[in-house]
Amino acid sequence: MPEYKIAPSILSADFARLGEEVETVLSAGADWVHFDVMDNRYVPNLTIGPMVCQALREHGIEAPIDVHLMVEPVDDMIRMFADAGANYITFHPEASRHPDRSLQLIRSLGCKAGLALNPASSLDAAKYVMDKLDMILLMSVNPGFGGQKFIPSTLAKLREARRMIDASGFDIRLEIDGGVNRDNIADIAAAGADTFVAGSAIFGTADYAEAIGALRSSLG
Ligand SMILES: O=C(CO)[C@@H](O)[C@H](O)COP(=O)(O)O
Ligand SMILES: [Fe+2]
Repeated sequence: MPEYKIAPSILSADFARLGEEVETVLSAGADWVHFDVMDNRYVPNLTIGPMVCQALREHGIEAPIDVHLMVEPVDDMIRMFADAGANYITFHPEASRHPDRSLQLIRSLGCKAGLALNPASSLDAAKYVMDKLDMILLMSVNPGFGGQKFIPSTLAKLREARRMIDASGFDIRLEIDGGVNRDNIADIAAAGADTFVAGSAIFGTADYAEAIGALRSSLG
């Protein structure tokens, strides 16, 4: 069985109490912290930057921080988030003029490198950079907002991405992001995902441990 990781998206957390929210969700059994960065240019929303990532580290958060960049351009943000304590840094290929170079930049700064693909984007963007990838993130909603509905065609895309990863022989995680919940996570895992972002399905409930437990038990 793959080593599944559950990564709550802090986009749905209470930003007024962010440190406490992150502590609570990690004690409730989360593996990673999914950190959505939006610039009101690449996506029509604006969220948080490297200072908040650094503040979480200074607050004592030691879990892996999985930074999902929805910004353009990406290279300055990659440098700033690597400095701020990110572990994974994932960007959308169309937001970088030279995605291959941006992937190399992430690894050169000691972080794991990921490529994020929107629902309508082909897997081709990953095809020739498999050797430079630690993660492929498939968006199962259009980027910009939490709380949207999972787009079902992503299941076929996950199966195709899983085949590509297995055929490559590289150690690449396959992350799904958007609309993941206790009712669809088993199908998503069966299609090949091993890393699950969930925002509203966790932070939208009163009991994070129950929510994470339900996601995990659906994984079998
Ligand atoms: O990157 C994004 C949205 O752009 C995600 O990480 C969402 O924040 C996930 O939230 P839910 O769909 O699970 O509520
Ligand atoms: Fe995300």
